[in-house]
Amino acid sequence: MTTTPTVVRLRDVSQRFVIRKDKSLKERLVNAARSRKHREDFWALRDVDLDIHAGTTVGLIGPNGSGKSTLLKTIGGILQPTSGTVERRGRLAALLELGAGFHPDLTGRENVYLNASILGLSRATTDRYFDEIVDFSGIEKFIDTQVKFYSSGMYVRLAFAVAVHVDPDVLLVDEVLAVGDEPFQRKCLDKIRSFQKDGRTIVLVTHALDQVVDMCDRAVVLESGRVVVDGEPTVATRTLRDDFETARRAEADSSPSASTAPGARVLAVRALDEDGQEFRELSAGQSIRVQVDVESPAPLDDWVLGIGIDTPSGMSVFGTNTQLLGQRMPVLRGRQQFEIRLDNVCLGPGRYELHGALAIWSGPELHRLPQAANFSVSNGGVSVGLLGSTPTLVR
Ligand SMILES: Nc1ncnc2c1ncn2[C@@H]1O[C@H](COP(=O)(O)OP(=O)(O)OP(=O)(O)O)[C@@H](O)[C@H]1O
Repeated sequence: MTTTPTVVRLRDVSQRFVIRKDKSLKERLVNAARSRKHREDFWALRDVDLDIHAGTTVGLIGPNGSGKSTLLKTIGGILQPTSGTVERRGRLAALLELGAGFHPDLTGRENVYLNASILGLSRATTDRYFDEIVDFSGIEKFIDTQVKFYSSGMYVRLAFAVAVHVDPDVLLVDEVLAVGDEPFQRKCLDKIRSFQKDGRTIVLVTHALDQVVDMCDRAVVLESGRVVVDGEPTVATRTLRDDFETARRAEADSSPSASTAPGARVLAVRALDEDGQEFRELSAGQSIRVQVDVESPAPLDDWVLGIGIDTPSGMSVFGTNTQLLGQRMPVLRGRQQFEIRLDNVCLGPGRYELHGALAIWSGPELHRLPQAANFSVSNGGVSVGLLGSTPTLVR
């Protein structure tokens, strides 16, 4: 349990938007006298309770349109909730979607001053930080250009530079960082890490799930405006990946190719050692015999068998399939067993999971069995990371 004070507290927060839709031509003809638009309520957030503790880094994740940016804006006070309460403490700086925060007709310089004053900085303090802000942004050549002529990357560079230089207690970052080039993204991540060391609070919206596992203390998964998981980043990203997988499978099931192979599926995956025994602990350089049971009620031609190794958060570490191996599989009828041998497996210490999959040659995946088997790798604590190796200090 975190015992640090709460800097943001949301209770029962819902956010409704009114969407105006153009009526169809038919509707317009039938109801000619009425307006051409009709209104529809849309709930972008529903009954959200959230406590964010000082000094923590929280990732907001979820599918497109699930309400992440809306939640971030509600936390930041840019949006007032339709119902519920939001309390915040301390100075809050937000880097939101492109276009928010800067005035297009003002120059970069004018926007820096305007933004800093909105965030509560005096002119004298901004004067003191100004060179550092411009230096961090790397766009000094354009600082006296109106921001409407900025590229998205230039815009984000300046916005991020302002946000991190106003000494915020809480930093809110929407996924806009992704539009910066790689060196700038790295610079931002370094800055975020130094903020974490300073004990500041960060709320991050992102689609980079591995980054969430890497950087966040906690992750909140939103789906259709509701919080579905709030907890350990590995658990949250796993849940989200599983939900993506379920959605993908439902889509594949309704695709025309699925009807050519109804019920084709992976039944089981086993990790065997060289003697054909199932194992739980892998030693460096060992081979793995991955045994897969598959089934197709109707004869299935031109199919591909795939296997993979993943981390518990669902990150893919290794994957192969019979198409990559250039091997055509025999027609699959009923239940059959296949084996793919992986030689010289060198994984870093940790837990790993195996999945099996069945696909159409150059076509969609028909079925995947995730987390079908698991094993762990230990190396006496001499290294960390996904790659397995035996390090030695030579001189
Ligand atoms: N001002 C608005 N008026 C009407 N609908 C809105 C408004 N802002 C957001 N929405 C709708 O609310 C839903 C949630 O949007 P939001 O931007 O919060 O999603 P998101 O999870 O950040 O998505 P993405 O991953 O695509 O950025 C979407 O369906 C969006 O169309």
